[in-house]
Amino acid sequence: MRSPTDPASAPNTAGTPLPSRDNAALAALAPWPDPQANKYTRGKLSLVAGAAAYPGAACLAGAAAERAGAGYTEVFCAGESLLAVRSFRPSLVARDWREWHPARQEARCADRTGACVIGCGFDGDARQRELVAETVRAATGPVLIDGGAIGLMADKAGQRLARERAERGVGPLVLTPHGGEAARLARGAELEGALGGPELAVGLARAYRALIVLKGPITFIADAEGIVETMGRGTAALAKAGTGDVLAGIIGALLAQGLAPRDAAALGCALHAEAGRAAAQELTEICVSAEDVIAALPQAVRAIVGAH
Ligand SMILES: NC(=O)C1=CN([C@@H]2O[C@H](COP(=O)(O)OP(=O)(O)OC[C@H]3O[C@@H](n4cnc5c(N)ncnc54)[C@H](O)[C@@H]3O)[C@@H](O)[C@H]2O)[C@@H](O)CC1
Ligand SMILES: Nc1ncnc2c1ncn2[C@@H]1O[C@H](COP(=O)(O)OP(=O)(O)O)[C@@H](O)[C@H]1O
Repeated sequence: MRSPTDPASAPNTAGTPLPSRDNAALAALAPWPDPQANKYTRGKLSLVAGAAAYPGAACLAGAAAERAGAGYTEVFCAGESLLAVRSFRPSLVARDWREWHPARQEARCADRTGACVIGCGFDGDARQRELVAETVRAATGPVLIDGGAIGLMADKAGQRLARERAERGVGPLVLTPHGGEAARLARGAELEGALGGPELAVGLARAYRALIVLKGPITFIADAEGIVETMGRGTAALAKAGTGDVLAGIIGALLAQGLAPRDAAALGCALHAEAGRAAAQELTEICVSAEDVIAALPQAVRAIVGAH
């Protein structure tokens, strides 16, 4: 069922922010598993994340993806990060990122849904630059770029990669910058003027031909057609290291389960914000950390999507 606040049924408002979707519209998107489901049919998420300096980002995004319903979450990380990922959460399938070959990977599971999240815990070395370029070029399913991989896209070469991918018409590209990363993307694409908020999100969406999730106290979700949704139900409790990695894992899991990019972003941001609020309710806005947001995801699912 579509509600009047579901932008999917709204006219193209070209840059005028639309309000957040209501819970009824979001609930209609929930990826409840089919009774006949197996772990592969529920969506496989390939998470390319966790440089030696930042294994925690891979752990957080991977755990959040599992909580958000991905049936199989495979983490491709630096060799030095493997032990941290495996010890943090044994259900994550951890591999060295030298084994990440997006084209080969997808050929093995052409009959299944899936998505790739790349960049949580990247710090921008040459190997990571190659991983990002290869993924944008070769992955045919949805690709979400987050964290340090955003900086690696923030130049003319990155912009060209993104636009060529859009022209090929393969899986969609989603970028989830915070304010600092968005400024880098804007400089890289030589966007004119001091854009902010919704205008910046639309400008980036058009420049990179991608869905942009511009994160902050209010998050703007914009596509290249100029449709912008706002998401303002979060809490300052979320202003803590690692909560962006959690959001990337949630949206990636929803993409892997077959949601369209704008739907995955809208539901993902709403669940993330609601989980932050639920955690703050229990722990105070001061004490919440990214792990607590993951732990509160079941409460957020119940609050927004309801029981099944
Ligand atoms: N436990 C972990 O392993 C963690 C790893 N992380 C990873 O660390 C890497 C670097 O990410 P960072 O964001 O720390 O560093 P970045 O260097 O990408 O961005 C931080 C810079 O951007 C500026 N900035 C401007 N607006 C901002 C905004 N709205 N929010 C945040 N910063 C803003 C800051 O002042 C700062 O100079 C990423 O790959 C990320 O995924 C972080 O997510 C934190 C947790
Ligand atoms: N003051 C705030 N109010 C609501 N949400 C916030 C606030 N500050 C940050 N957030 C949310 O927290 C997350 C932070 O993401 P990010 O900066 O990428 O963190 P990290 O890189 O440490 O993982 C985003 O989803 C953002 O919308």
